Amino acid sequence: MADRRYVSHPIFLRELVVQDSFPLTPSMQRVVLGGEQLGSFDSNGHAVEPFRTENADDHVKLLIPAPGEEPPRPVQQDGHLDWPPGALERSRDYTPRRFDPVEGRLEIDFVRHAGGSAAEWAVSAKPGDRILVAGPRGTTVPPDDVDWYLLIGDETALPAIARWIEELPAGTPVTAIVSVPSAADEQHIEHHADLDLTWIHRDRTASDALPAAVRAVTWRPGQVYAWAAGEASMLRPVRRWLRDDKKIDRGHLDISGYWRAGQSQNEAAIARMRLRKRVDLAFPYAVRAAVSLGVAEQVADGVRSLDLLAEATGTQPRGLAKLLRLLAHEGLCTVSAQGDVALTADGALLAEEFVHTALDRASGYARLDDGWPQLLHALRTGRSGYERAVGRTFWETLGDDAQLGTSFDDALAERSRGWVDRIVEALPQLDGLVVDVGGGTGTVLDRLLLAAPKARGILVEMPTTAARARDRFIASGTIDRIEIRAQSFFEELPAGGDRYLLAGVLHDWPDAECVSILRRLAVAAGPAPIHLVERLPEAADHTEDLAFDLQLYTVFGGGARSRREYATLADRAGLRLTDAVPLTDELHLLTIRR
Ligand SMILES: C[S@@+](CC[C@H](N)C(=O)[O-])C[C@H]1O[C@@H](n2cnc3c(N)ncnc32)[C@H](O)[C@@H]1O
Repeated sequence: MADRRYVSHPIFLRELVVQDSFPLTPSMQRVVLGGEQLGSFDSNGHAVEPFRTENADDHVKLLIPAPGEEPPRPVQQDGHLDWPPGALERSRDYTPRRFDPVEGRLEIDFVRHAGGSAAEWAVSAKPGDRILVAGPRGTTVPPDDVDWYLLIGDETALPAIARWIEELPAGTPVTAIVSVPSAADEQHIEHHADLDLTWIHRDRTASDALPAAVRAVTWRPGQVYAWAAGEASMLRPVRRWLRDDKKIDRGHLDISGYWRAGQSQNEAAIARMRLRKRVDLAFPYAVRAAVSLGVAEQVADGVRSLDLLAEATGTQPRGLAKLLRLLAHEGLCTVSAQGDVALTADGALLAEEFVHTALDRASGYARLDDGWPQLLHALRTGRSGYERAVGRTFWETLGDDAQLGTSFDDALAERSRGWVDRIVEALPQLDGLVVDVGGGTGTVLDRLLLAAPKARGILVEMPTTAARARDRFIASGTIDRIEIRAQSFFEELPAGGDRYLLAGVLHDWPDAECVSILRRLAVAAGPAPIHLVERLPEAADHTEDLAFDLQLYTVFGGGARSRREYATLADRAGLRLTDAVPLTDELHLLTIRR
């Protein structure tokens, strides 16, 4: 075995009893725990095994009681715990410093720093106080080809380092570097190892003394196992040195940031949890699946039991049950003990039209999400991540599937309806010929022509969308003044227009394609103005704006561009950006000319 490995254990919850609490050094408080639950017992109908801890960097979770208030209590299940809301936030990880199963004695050392809820609890703990302890849920077993150990850390890592040194077989070569606040915080460690221990006293050394000491270590012969823990930013140069300079492979290197300067343990724990929750993909995918399957509609129609719901949605009951448990946990539905499903008010949203447009696999608009798995490709190349992920362009996807195409065109027409009147106001006394390039199903051109009875229009669009536009023009009576060119805007464009319009087109393309479209326009338009309708990035952009912008970049290599970026694109096409005026809160009308 030439790699460290993690071995999981069933996780058990015990209520332990404080036997003693005393300061070990100025920076460390030792709490001694005992009680019957260090042994085996029964909990919620499950057999709890005796406490065990096998390796020095094991940890347990302590549920820290606040004064006068017990933390929410996890419920023992078969080998795992159900954590009620708020319980994880109250838990802190600690190393079992020493465990004596015969004496029934578990020692835990707490760094005594001000403001830490665990430290405050430890310092004021009295014999007879009780605390809930979960785990260890597993243990990291070092590889068995190790010739010597290099252990590095600050006082938060000291319990593990001291335990390690104490427990290693006689004569094992160990080099340890421990940073503590001052000389008084050094600890006596009983051991039989071949130990080279350096203490760093932070009150008397430079802030980079620990990484400097690590770089100065006399390298011992043979295979090293390096373990480091403590403040995260202090460990960064240590990690770089051990990994990149000393070339220690992953299997022999274990580095964990236990805490972060400027952030309390509590804040750090909450920040970690928040990040984990934000990046987790399960819930976003689960909601999309539920919307695509029409789960909310079925439940609203009275299909309540799991089996009937599985039948109605064409799914496997076992999988559907898992999906519903997660949705229930996140507050979108409830599942009764009998397995009957009901929607919450939030869950009822899943049946609404706008949710289907955004999330249903049957909606073209929702397919924009298929670009995300190749965000990295888009970032590295500036090209479409969607094309890389799906194997064809987004527009090809829509062109090949009438349902996706129609739903996308409809969603877009809906969006354009929000600003189409602004463009009529921005381009008054319109007559002559308007050429709308990439004009979708004609929402904008139709509205312009209805407002300007003498104007005529040409719509340039891909064939399937162009056909849908024709229906609109027929219905509104503008068809006689409109010519539809079912063609790509990468081909020669109709010349002789009095104005050219590209609404929300350039944000769908990388720079090179934008320039190529603009060059064709320059030829066709001659002296006529070319109007772009686009969103410029703003300092006040909301999360949704920023997320959608990144999505457009991922899917198309496009996205919002600044006024300056549009000026550069125009320049590259031999044109000039002459004007940029706000059209709505979100959109600008930019004018480009020869
Ligand atoms: C974001 S939509 C904008 C539609 C319309 N201008 C609006 O604002 O509602 C972009 C349009 O470009 C069209 N499109 C994509 N590739 C095209 C191409 N090569 N030639 C012509 N149109 C294209 C799409 O079909 C789509 O309707």
